[in-house]
Amino acid sequence: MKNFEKYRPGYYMPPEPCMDWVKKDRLTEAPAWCSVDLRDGNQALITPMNLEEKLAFYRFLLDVGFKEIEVGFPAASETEYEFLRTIIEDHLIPDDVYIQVLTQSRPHIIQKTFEAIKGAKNVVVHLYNSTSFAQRQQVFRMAEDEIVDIAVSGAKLFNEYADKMPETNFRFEYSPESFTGTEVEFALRICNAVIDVWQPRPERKVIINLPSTVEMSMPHVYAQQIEYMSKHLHSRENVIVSIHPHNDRGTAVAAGELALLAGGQRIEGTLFGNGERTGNVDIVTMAMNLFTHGVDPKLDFSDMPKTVKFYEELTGMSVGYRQPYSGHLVFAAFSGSHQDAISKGMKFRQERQEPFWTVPYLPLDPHDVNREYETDVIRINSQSGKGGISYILEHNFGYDLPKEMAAEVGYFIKGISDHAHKELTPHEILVAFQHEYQNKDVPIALQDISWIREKGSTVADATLAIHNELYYLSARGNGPLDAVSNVLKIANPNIQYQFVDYEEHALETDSDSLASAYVVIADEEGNHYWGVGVDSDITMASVYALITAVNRENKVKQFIPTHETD
Ligand SMILES: CC(=O)SCCNC(=O)CCNC(=O)[C@H](O)C(C)(C)COP(=O)(O)OP(=O)(O)OC[C@H]1O[C@@H](n2cnc3c(N)ncnc32)[C@H](O)[C@@H]1OP(=O)(O)O
Ligand SMILES: CC(C)C(=O)C(=O)O
Ligand SMILES: [Mg+2]
Repeated sequence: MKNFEKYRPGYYMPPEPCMDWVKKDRLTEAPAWCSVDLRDGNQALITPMNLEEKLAFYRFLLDVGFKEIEVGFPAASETEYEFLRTIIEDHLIPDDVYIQVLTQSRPHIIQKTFEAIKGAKNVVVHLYNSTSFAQRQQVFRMAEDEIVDIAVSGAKLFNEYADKMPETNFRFEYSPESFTGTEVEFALRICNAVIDVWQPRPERKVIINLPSTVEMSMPHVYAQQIEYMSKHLHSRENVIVSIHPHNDRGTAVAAGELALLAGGQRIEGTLFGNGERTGNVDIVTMAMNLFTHGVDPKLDFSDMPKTVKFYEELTGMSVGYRQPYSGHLVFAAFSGSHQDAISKGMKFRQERQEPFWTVPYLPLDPHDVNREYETDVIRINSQSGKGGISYILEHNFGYDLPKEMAAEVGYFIKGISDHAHKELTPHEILVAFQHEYQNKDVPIALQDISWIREKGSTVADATLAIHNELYYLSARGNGPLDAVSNVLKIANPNIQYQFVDYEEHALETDSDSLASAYVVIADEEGNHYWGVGVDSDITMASVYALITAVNRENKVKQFIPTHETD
């Protein structure tokens, strides 16, 4: 690819090594979550949400369990302002929830922002200005001191407005926007200048939010930047270090997690990572990553399909098929070896009553997010194997195939998928399986049969239709199946086979109690032919299984009836 020389990394390392976070291997508790769906997510939509949509989304975020929600940029538009007034005047903000509003550091915008929040009980007012080298040079064309002045003058105005609104619990937040493109010492300087103006105390902590407004580095660089800031911020015990990752390099989640190890206490992000350009950090993934490490994420995504549907309807965006935890295909195993391991893992789990989830290839129990084993996990195409196909036949339809038969059925079914060049649904698998293996009555159909026990053996009187002609045959055997086998051999000397094996089990269906029998016979060359019989009577099931196996053998040999009786 041409033009790579045009680019170079745009981030800054902290002035000292900051690698304490490396020693930690995991997160042990949930951070404070702040949803910025209604602001950062909303400002990135092709059509930002209208009032009703924002209200619906807001209610949904409350249901998920967010205690801090950036509800908008009140100075941006009438809708944003109206939304705030509605949730305040209609008392839609629970007492334990902080709404958050964003403002540039410009007097008229700050004024409008404080007007918009009048009457609210708990509010985070969020001030930002750009601090990066590029923005100072190109956008603001200002020296560092002037950029610090923008932040400090805004911070002072915050104090003035807040003093006039004693009924509101304020928490102030400052973001050195474009932090990742800012020299870390300068970011520290400007944050400390704002902290000094706000004078945080235990009952009124300040949030310092360190955004990767544009993600510019590998996640470990961001972690070092955060650790440096966390170690050197003024009044650190009264400062909440907040992380706001974007996903330009596709590593927002990793960056967010490492930043939490490095001293971050709070995360700003969105559901499914909606947001500017490649999006904000995906809070669903971050929360579920904690969950699958056995940590309570304090957010509820137990109905993921509903969350996805809701999000897609309100934002007009779509959740990718492979989006972690939420995508349509994230539990799907098409490939044979994965299916085999999953179905064995599930069986192991059932047998052992395992307390911990350890099923191979599935980092999460689909049931924990309201997904189904039957439809979401084992999916059948030409990459599938006997384990998966047997799993579908067993879990969806109750067939417990003998091991040897499962191998043959596996190749048969995947062959159909291969030729049709498509995935097969469980129903299509059932139809193909039954059509090929179950109760086959061509060329031999059993029309009627009766048995009697006589002198220690069984005599079967059978009416067979062979190529649509009726035969009345009688034969003796050491049991019903053996007697029927002898009837078939009398019917035609071409019918030559060895009886190899037989299995049966009850077949659980919704309405009937049925039995399923499996018979395998071998021809002179040793080729095996399987047949399945299903009937409410177990003996009849075995007879149908045998006739099916014989009929399947005769698919490859021309069947010419030679013997008739009546
Ligand atoms: C990374 C982020 O997501 S930051 C949030 C971004 N979100 C949004 O911008 C959505 C909402 N914004 C808006 O609706 C509008 O931008 C408004 C209403 C806030 C302001 O509108 P306008 O004043 O018309 O335009 P605009 O935002 O382009 O203002 C640019 C001016 O503000 C200055 N400015 C931009 N951001 C800031 C800031 N945070 N603090 C102080 N000044 C700022 C610019 O330097 C520029 O100054 P200039 O007029 O001297 O050239
Ligand atoms: C307003 C700030 C925090 C922001 O959204 C960003 O820098 O990405
Ligand atoms: Mg952002």
